[in-house]
Amino acid sequence: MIVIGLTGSIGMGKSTVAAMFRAAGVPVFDADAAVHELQGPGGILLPAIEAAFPGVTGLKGVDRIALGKAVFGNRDALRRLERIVHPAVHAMRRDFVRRHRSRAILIDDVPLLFEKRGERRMDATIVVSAPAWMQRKRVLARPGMSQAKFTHILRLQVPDREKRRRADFVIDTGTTRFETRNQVMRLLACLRARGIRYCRPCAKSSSTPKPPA
Ligand SMILES: CC(C)(COP(=O)(O)OP(=O)(O)OC[C@H]1O[C@@H](n2cnc3c(N)ncnc32)[C@H](O)[C@@H]1O)[C@@H](O)C(=O)NCCC(=O)NCCS
Ligand SMILES: Nc1ncnc2c1ncn2[C@@H]1O[C@H](COP(=O)(O)OP(=O)(O)OP(=O)(O)O)[C@@H](O)[C@H]1O
Repeated sequence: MIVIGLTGSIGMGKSTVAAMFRAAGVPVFDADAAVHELQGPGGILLPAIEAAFPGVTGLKGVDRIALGKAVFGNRDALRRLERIVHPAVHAMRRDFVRRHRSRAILIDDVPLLFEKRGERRMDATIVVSAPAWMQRKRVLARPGMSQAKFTHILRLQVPDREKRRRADFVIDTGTTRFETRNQVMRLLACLRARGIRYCRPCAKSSSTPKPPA
């Protein structure tokens, strides 16, 4: 079995690309979805989060906007939250890998793969990437997002250029979904037919459109 880490900075299209792998029949562990489950209604982390950040949980689970306000902008608070959340996510990941151990390829979709040195436990890594102007446009269109919050989150993340440098494979989302899906299918076909070592050289080029004038 090979486990491939899938990552990308905020708004780069990681969830969209993960869905493309899943639609192609590859099991995908979604760390973000795991966090949502752990923090959702009845989630097992609610008591610990409420104790550390009073007032941010309720019947619907964690109020993510309120918790985001408490941690984005305060590194100590963010570290405290990560110490609660990350071990539980790792346990869910281990369980997922165990359940799918008969499969040839697994995708591990991890937003903070390089930030938390998770690449060390992967057989290979994929970074999804788009031009910075497109990333900004996508992210600022989200409800509850502001330029200040976006800038802050970007500072917490390994820069896109560095992620691309470190990745084994880059998937370009600065193009049409059709072309992105083609990249996913080409990579998958190569991995299935030839294995990681022989697919690496073909995988780092990308062509993206220029920003609007
Ligand atoms: C603070 C929370 C509740 C805010 O939730 P919200 O739905 O508003 O934002 P979302 O989770 O979509 O994150 C927005 C962006 O911030 C990034 N981000 C989230 N947590 C972190 C972090 N600890 N460090 C750096 N970037 C982060 C995400 O990758 C994403 O690009 C949530 O992000 C959280 O619980 N974070 C801590 C757990 C964590 O580290 N999750 C990410 C990896 S599993
Ligand atoms: N070719 C493309 N490939 C992927 N996403 C695209 C493409 N074209 C447009 N998009 C859009 O870009 C946005 C990317 O959002 P997505 O949730 O996939 O990003 P993400 O990297 O998972 O974000 P975050 O890390 O903040 O959770 C979506 O609205 C998606 O529809």
